[in-house]
Amino acid sequence: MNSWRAYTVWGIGVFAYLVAVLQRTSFGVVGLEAADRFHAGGAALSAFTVLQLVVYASLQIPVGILVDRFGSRIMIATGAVFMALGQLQIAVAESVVTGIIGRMLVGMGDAMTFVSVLRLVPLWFDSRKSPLMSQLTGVVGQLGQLVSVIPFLALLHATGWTQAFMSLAAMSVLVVVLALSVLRNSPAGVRPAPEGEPEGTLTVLGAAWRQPGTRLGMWSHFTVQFSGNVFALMWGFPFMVAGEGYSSSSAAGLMSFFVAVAILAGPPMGRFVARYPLRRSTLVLAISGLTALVWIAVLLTPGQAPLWLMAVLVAVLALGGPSSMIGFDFARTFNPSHRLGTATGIVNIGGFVAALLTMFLVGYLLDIQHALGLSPQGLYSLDAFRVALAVQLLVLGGGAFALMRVRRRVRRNLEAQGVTVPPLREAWAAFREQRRSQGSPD
Ligand SMILES: N[C@@H](Cc1c[nH]cn1)C(=O)NCC(=O)O
Repeated sequence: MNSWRAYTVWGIGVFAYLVAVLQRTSFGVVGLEAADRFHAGGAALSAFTVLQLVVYASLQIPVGILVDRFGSRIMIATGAVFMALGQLQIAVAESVVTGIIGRMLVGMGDAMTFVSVLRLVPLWFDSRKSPLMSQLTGVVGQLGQLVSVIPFLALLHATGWTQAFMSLAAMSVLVVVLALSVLRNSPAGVRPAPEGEPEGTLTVLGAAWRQPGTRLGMWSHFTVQFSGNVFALMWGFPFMVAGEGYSSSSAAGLMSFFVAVAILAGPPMGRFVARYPLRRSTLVLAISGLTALVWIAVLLTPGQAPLWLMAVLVAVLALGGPSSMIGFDFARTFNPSHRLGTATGIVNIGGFVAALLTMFLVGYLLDIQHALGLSPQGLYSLDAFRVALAVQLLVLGGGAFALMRVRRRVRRNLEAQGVTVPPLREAWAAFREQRRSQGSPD
């Protein structure tokens, strides 16, 4: 545990995840070139992203079950093979259908990566180190998005579409080689599964789902992550540029700020979770509440929202990524390691289903206002966006309600095991008292 070997294995896992995020986000940054190559309009282009995410989300539970059965090594390598095939397909595709098939292969491989990498953490690191290592996994992985925005885009402009996508395929081939040659599922002598007959698939799935801690993780992930995903993957750019009237370069600057905040917020969040495990859901609810408040402020601001307010919105949305890692921490602490892949898959569905649902609802509300003549200034007018994006408040409210319901169940179970979660006011008073006594000279 915590050895140099653990860091090597984790490093390769994290590299595999970074490459998966690079593959996932590579298409989003080449929108104009893709529109040209595939002769596609906005709806066809969004189908590339939506179908890729649908494949990703729908594979989470099967992948979780497979990871528990076959281990991380083989799943990471298989995921990388699918992503390499997908990017090769994109490299040569010239029609919307063949391009979408490529993106679906990428979504398939991507779906296999994160759950498998996260499963390595508790097997190679002890429970005090695990929250921080999980957060760092998320943080380092997000750098893949920066690789798409900067070097990948530069490569595409320098060498053209086919070469650039073939280079991405080569990155995944490198992951296959590293995973098969160096990565190991667990340290020698550590078995993730208990002795005896292995549990059947349905038993594992049923047990992971019945554990209220898994569902608490799923609703945490659902509530806190989707708004940032909707913004970064689909509606952020059109809202800022066509709705709010920002220039493309200001919008790109705000998007880079989004990635920077998501990366910087990870480690402190990991330390908070390690230190105050009984306050994990409170942090999720606080960030979700803040998200709702900032959206309300932006959507109610008459005319263009000032840059400082947009920056606050982007910063709060960016917190959604690292704080959604708390969902995986619930899966880790409430499930035995031989069910962790399945539980992680269940949790990971939450945020992506919420994001897909909201992406669709926002698009639908924009369309319907336009069709009914309610947005005379255009499909993407600011007033139309105000109504459409407000739907997020319903999704946030629904998620927070479900989270609080299942949290009551989790707390009852903890109580039965002798662990009482004190009310926040009492915990805060105890914390201040402790700080005071640490500060006093005696
Ligand atoms: N919460 C994200 C990852 C993350 C961490 N920090 C910022 N984002 C997540 O759910 N990831 C799943 C995946 O496949 O990327």
